Amino acid sequence: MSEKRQQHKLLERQLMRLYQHHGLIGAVILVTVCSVVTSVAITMAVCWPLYAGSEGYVQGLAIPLLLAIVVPSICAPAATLVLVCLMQRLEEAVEAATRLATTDVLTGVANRRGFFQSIERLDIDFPDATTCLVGILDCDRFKQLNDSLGHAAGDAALIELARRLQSAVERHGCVGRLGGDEFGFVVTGSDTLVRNRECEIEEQCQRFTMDVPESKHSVMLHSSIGAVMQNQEETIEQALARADRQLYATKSSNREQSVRVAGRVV
Ligand SMILES: Nc1nc2c(ncn2[C@@H]2O[C@H](COP(=O)(O)OP(=O)(O)OP(=O)(O)O)[C@@H](O)[C@H]2O)c(=O)[nH]1
Repeated sequence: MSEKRQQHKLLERQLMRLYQHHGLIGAVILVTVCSVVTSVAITMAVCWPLYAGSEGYVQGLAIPLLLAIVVPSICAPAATLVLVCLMQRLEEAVEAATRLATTDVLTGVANRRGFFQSIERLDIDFPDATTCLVGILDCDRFKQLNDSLGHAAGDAALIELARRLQSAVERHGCVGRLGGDEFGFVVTGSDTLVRNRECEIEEQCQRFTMDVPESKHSVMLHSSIGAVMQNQEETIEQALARADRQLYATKSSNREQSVRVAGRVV
């Protein structure tokens, strides 16, 4: 994100906070005034006929009227504040639930749902982008890694792959785990930026060695990537389908490659 964009976001957030703060004060005043007026009106409607015409009706009305002003003046702001706090809690809970529903638990990147939601927001999040790279990345012979070194090693490999992909894409698009050992990514921005990120993704993710946790093994992982530049006349989903076809073409040619564990083919 450019510095200017970051400044805009910061300003936007500060304005929102200011608005929320003033909105809260406004709401408290409005609710209090409305409560007092309603309460006085009801008291007058009920008490006036009781005391009207009788001697000392002014003194008779004084206490109910005082209560009609004091009670809502204390209760209305308190009730409004409690209600606002509850609404904020609810908002936070909804946010947390949304985050859970759109995040992949293992790798921490977006899950399939989160990835497609981010794709829908790309035009809003990156209004100045001119180029869009859409891709799918799939680990080669991942089942073999699971079978030979165990599921925990497979999990560690997926976490590392997701971390590398996310760090290569940075904030210039979105990354998501589509399922199993398959990840989707979109990079958007200027032509040069997208080309640079594409090289970075290949460099970081196509082939890398990692230590297997709680084992003396290090493992070399290979991934196949299908990536295409989105055409003007196609949607991102259509570009993804094209990337998927390219991935399987690449995969076939990568079949020769093997996962190597400490120099030994597994
Ligand atoms: N460790 C681990 N394995 C997973 C997870 N999700 C899916 N898998 C495994 O990933 C493997 C994917 O297998 P395949 O789709 O055949 O992929 P592959 O072995 O890489 O085969 P190619 O893509 O053809 O090279 C399966 O064995 C799944 O059990 C997970 O969260 N953790």
